[in-house]
Amino acid sequence: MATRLNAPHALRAPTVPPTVQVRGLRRAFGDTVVLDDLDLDVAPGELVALLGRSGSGKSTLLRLLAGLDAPDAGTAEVDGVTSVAFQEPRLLPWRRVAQNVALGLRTGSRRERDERARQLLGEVGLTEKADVWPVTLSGGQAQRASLARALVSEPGLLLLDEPFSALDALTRIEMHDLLLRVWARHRASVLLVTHDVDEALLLADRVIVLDQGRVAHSLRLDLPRPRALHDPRLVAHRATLLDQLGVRPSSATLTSTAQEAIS
Ligand SMILES: Nc1ncnc2c1ncn2[C@@H]1O[C@H](COP(=O)(O)OP(=O)(O)OP(=O)(O)O)[C@@H](O)[C@H]1O
Repeated sequence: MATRLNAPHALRAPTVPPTVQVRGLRRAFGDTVVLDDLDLDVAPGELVALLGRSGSGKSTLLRLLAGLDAPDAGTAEVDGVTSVAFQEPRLLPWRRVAQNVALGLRTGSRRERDERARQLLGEVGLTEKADVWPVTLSGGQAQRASLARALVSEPGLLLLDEPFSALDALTRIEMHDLLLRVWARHRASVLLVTHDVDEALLLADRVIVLDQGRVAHSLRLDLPRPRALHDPRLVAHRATLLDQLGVRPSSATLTSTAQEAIS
């Protein structure tokens, strides 16, 4: 039977301060205002998907939260350790897989770090690959290793920038399942940037649509996991999100249930 994964934050008191608190955030590059007076909270243990058209500022927001860039105005406060994983796994080719994962750790002896790295590789199903070179991994395996490296430091916040978009459809389904399992286990807050509306619907507690540097729409999904895309509630939410993104799908691209939900 499939495991039911529910949001860990649902168990916590509502008074717990947010893991991410963004207020009045502004970032411009020359005349291009990318983020404009943006406000955003992510609760402890919440999995938030960030959708938006290309160029809407998703990666810029992630970079600011990761401390890789500085805002022009406003604040982006993050409580606890932050880890980032990108679309491309960014493993160092001259280090073996376990050594790459251990790079996510700053404390402990070499042996302790190696043990912890192998433990995480076990969690993501890569025990057998600990001592190989990254170049020998498949795309999905490399992304698993990247996830292990992001998790090894037990971050309070995991920032994922389109981590599955380069993977084939079947591997992506496996990675969704893996992400939900490690998220439930580690209880980190997750901010997942994605172009894929269905990915957001399957995974997130909340979906945020970014448009012209602001939150254009925020959709809470109080639905148990695993979720099925043909669930009428998700079909209806899908239509809302596509509408918010300014996508007007032709009838050929919609399932019959989706058409029913929209009509
Ligand atoms: N360092 C930079 N210098 C100049 N312009 C930048 C810089 N970084 C981002 N931009 C611009 O900011 C805008 C938003 O970029 P960003 O990468 O945040 O968008 P995005 O929503 O992540 O896009 P995509 O979905 O295509 O990845 C774009 O117009 C981009 O050209």
